[in-house]
Amino acid sequence: MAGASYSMPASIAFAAAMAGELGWTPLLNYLLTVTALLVAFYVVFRTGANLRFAEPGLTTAQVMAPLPPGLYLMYHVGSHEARAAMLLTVIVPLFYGLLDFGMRRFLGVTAVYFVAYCALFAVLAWHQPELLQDPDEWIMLIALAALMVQLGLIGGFVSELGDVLRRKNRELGEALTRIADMAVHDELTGVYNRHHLVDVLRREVSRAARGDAVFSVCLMDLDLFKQVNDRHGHLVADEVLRRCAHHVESRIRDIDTFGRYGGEEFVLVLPATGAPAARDVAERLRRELADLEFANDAGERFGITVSVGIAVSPRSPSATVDALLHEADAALYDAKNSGRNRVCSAAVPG
Ligand SMILES: Nc1nc2c(ncn2[C@@H]2O[C@H](COP(=O)(O)OP(=O)(O)OP(=O)(O)O)[C@@H](O)[C@H]2O)c(=O)[nH]1
Repeated sequence: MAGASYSMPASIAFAAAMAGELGWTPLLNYLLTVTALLVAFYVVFRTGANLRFAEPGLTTAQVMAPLPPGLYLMYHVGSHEARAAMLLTVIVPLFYGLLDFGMRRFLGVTAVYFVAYCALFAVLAWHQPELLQDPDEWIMLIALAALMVQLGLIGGFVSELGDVLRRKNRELGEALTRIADMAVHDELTGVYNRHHLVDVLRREVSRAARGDAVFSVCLMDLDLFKQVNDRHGHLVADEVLRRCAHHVESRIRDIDTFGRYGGEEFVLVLPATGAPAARDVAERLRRELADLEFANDAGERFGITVSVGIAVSPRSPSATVDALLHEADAALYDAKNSGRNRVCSAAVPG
């Protein structure tokens, strides 16, 4: 932005110097000043010092910085035609503020530009009182005032539009995050959903197929959950599901994945875990869940138990998620059939 803000006044100033309208010394001073400003902005951005400011893009500074050197050029230029041409280029940086500034700041910066030019005109008129008699000077001042008002209104409108766009963009970003979150989480319990579990299982199956590591799957099913619903009501049963899910989620490693597979059935994926360790984990969780205490609306206390079926991934390229879950399900079936509240493992693959 900064480079573009200086190149136009610089080229007009150069043309004015060639035409004898501007001395070479003011031109040189201008070029040195804007070079110093450009280097300063470059260093600030390059070193990341801009991040310490409330406005890291430094738009206000970048819009304001070309004004003093521009006024300096206009002060030294000979004819008011050349000054008018420079004035047009000096106000160009204002456009860079259109999208970044809010309405108030844009109007404020526009006002500063206008007041600065009025000050320049006053100084010029002090040294050359005949300027006050020159209708062209007044026309230029009035034209600038009208231009600034127009620019202020357009700028304010665009700024507001920018605000709306930024807000909509933020809302869209938040909505996307929510949707992405909903896509992988179970609505009732907040733990991962079946869709995500299957994704994780697919990843683990292909990793195990490459021979990287074995992993285990625990299929956990709340025992006699129909009775919980029938005796204590759907809402209390929902709360049981939530608490059990949160308990397990809080008691596993970061690398493990736990989620609700459906109904009262949960899946725990244990990467880099063989059958004995998976069994230990499942046993511990089974005991802890059996120790949880729940209460219905009448204050009656009750507990629940879970049955768990464990399957360990085979190191085989032909292994599939379905086959693994089928094994875990068969082990869970054994656990249910042998009295519930227990952990059963599928036969360990060779
Ligand atoms: N409150 C509530 N109940 C659910 C939900 N999902 C499934 N259930 C209930 O869970 C019960 C599962 O019952 P069954 O499949 O017969 O199994 P069970 O009673 O747990 O018996 P076993 O699995 O053999 O120990 C059914 O009554 C379902 O209505 C849910 O999101 N909320």
